[in-house]
Amino acid sequence: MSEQHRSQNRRPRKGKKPAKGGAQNGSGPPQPRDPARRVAYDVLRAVDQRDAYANLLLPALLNERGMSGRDAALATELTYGTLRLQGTYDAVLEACVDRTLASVDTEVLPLLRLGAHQLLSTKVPPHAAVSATVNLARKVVGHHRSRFVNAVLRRVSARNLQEWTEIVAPERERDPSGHLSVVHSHPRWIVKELARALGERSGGGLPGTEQLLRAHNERPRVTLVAKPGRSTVADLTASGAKEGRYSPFAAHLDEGDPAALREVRQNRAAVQDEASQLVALALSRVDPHGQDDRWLDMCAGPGGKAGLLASLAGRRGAHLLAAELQPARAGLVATAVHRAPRDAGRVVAADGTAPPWRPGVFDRVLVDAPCTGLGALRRRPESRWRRTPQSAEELAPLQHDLLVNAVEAVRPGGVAAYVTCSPHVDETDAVVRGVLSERGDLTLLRAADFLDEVPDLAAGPDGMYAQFWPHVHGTDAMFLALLRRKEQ
Ligand SMILES: C[S@@+](CC[C@H](N)C(=O)[O-])C[C@H]1O[C@@H](n2cnc3c(N)ncnc32)[C@H](O)[C@@H]1O
Repeated sequence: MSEQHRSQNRRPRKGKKPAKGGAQNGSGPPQPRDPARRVAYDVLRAVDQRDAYANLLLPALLNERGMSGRDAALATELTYGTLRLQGTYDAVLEACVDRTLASVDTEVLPLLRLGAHQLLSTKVPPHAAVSATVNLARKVVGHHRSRFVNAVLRRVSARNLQEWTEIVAPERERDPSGHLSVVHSHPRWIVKELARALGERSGGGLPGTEQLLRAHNERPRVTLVAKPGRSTVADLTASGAKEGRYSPFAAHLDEGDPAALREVRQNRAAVQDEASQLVALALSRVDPHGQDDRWLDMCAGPGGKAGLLASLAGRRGAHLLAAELQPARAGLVATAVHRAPRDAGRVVAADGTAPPWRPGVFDRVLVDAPCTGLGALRRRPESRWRRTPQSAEELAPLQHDLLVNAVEAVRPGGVAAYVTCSPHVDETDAVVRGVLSERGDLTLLRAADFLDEVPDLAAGPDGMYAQFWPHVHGTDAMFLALLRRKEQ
């Protein structure tokens, strides 16, 4: 990182003066002189102003502007680094502007955050961080406002990150959630919900919660799934990946573009978090007490789990029906299940709460419900600022209805898996408990028993659920409950 930054800030060698207004490489439109910071700024602004997704927009802009190698790596670090610690930087900036941060122009705020990130979390020399950001400001918001950026960043540069957080964060003893919220850049309500999901109370200082928040701010490795019957982990490791931690199908890439791997390009492997693989695997491991032909994935888009389930089903001679509400996403599912062994996957665009299939006919059903995504904050750093304390409450009725329809779809003796990529108790235990309390025909299975290879998974009342954690397992915080429909 430091080398990358330094090279960015190195003066051009004598005789290699860049063209005025941007470096030219002979053809094509002029490039900005500092393309990495410009891309980072454009993404941060779009995330803020039009709710863009950084993980979609950043690669698109890098591609559009023909950026790769060092510039692309720097742009990526600046974008994600700024988004991850945005809450901390905002608290610092609040102390450095002579008005409220909310009243700062929306074009200017991303520049302040980008500058704060370079000053407080990278090895870019402070004068270079300020001058590069002010140069960018001059281009994108004009001379007048660039002077404001200069003044604020000079104040920020007077202290390091630790010195700032000691000033701007509430004391930990007095207000543990408030302290962790500022130091680790999460909205306070999310800190509280994560602490609740971990079973921690403020009085204990929230040590586990702090580890989790820290893990959310680390760059996650790219995890791949070798689709069973189509490729193996050995194929992926031969292409430079490292074997996964728990899943028999997982491999990690420390860096680089997954699409560079032949197996990924050929759809024989895909990007998929290890916990996602393992919850699908757990469902496939339950004894369905009888026939094992018909599997259903009720919320399949974009198709990560469906891709794996179709392969697992195909190898056993079973079939998977993958349903997804949104037709465009159903198209992605079709790609994910394409060429599963024995052509085991079928896709339908359908509403799981008003299903077109007959009830009681499936041996295994997965419902990977729409949720707040609080378990995937490592990979979607901006989403923590988008969700509200009401988000989980708003999703609860849909989650309930989907789970009811999932268990209705299962035949007696068969099994349903309820999965969320969120550990929020209102989306996990509360939903499962609600459905169990309404019906007498379900037995909750001990989910962690089906994933013996993963330590410290059992969670919830009597340890009946499985809960993955980024700081414990290095995965997303995925939740799994397994419910068997009772035989008469
Ligand atoms: C958490 S995502 C599923 C992720 C997917 N299982 C995977 O591994 O790639 C939830 C999906 O449910 C879909 N969905 C939302 N409401 C639905 C409904 N009523 N019926 C079916 N699918 C629905 C969403 O469009 C979204 O694609």
